[in-house]
Amino acid sequence: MVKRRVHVAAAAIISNDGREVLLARRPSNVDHGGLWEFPGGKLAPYETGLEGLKRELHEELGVEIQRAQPLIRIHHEYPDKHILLDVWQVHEFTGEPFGREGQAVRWVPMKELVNYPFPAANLPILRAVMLPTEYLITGEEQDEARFDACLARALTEDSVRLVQLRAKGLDEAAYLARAERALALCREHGARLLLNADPELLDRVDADGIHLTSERLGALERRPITEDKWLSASTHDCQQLTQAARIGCDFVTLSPLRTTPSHPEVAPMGWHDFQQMVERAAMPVFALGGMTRFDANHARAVGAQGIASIRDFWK
Ligand SMILES: Nc1nc2c([nH]c(=O)n2[C@@H]2O[C@H](COP(=O)(O)OP(=O)(O)OP(=O)(O)O)[C@@H](O)[C@H]2O)c(=O)[nH]1
Ligand SMILES: [Mg+2]
Repeated sequence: MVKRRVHVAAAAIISNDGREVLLARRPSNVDHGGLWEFPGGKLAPYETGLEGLKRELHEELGVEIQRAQPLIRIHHEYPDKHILLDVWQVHEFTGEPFGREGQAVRWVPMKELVNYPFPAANLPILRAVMLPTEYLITGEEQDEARFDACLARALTEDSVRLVQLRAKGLDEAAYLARAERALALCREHGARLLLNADPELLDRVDADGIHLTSERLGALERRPITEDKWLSASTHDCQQLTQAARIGCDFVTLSPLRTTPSHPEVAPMGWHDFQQMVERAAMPVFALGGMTRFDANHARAVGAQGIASIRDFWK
């Protein structure tokens, strides 16, 4: 049997305070009936993703989209069809959403999303909805007071909400001490902290997750930490992206997009190759390598979650 290919546009409509997302429940008599979903539906043959999304949200919820941005694209294989889920983050809309087709519609707090039953293709969407567009990687810093000042500045002035503690120069004791202080600072600002370290360190510091170097990623057979923590990894090619998916990473960085002073010897992949790899990644991808916040919109436009950077945030 030749499987149908179905292109679906769906919306992550996030409340103004960023705390809730709008879900709809699929009627019990259709495909994946009774499960929750991001509102949307199949594109007509003549429609672009955004055109289809506008039509579907009008039909299903009675709202008009004013401003939307790509969030993530997922290719998923169901037993009877290939599906491309083209998910948009809706920033502005008019009208009061309600279930025009009789379906239940509900604003759901981000923290409760994990308790809702979704179709199998949706896991990467949940991750993308919960992640910010910027991922700060801490700079190599000798002085602890300066480290604290740089991190505090990025959390307050740049409103960074996702931090990777990278400190290759520190021994374990010094790393743990820095991690405790970084965690306290991150908690104060509602930011998440991932340790770029041996996954076992999570038993000693109650951080939000682990970031794997590509070397650690390559050595793992399975996910090294529980599902309630975040797992990210550094990747540089398709093979590493596949490995990240295999062990159940929640998201990755993909680099180097541009040449950087820190890795002058590595050839940059550029936007075109980056986009091709992101399209197949099936999880949120942060562009890394010479990126600044001014690249975030472009990164989104080619399918990435956003940008990761040391230099743009570490001042
Ligand atoms: N809208 C939406 N569809 C999803 C999600 N996840 C997911 O696997 N799908 C699948 O994508 C397809 C979307 O089709 P749909 O039933 O919404 O299409 P539609 O609104 O055009 O309905 P219609 O074909 O009955 O007119 C379904 O097979 C559905 O199960 C999701 O989060 N939102
Ligand atoms: Mg629909």
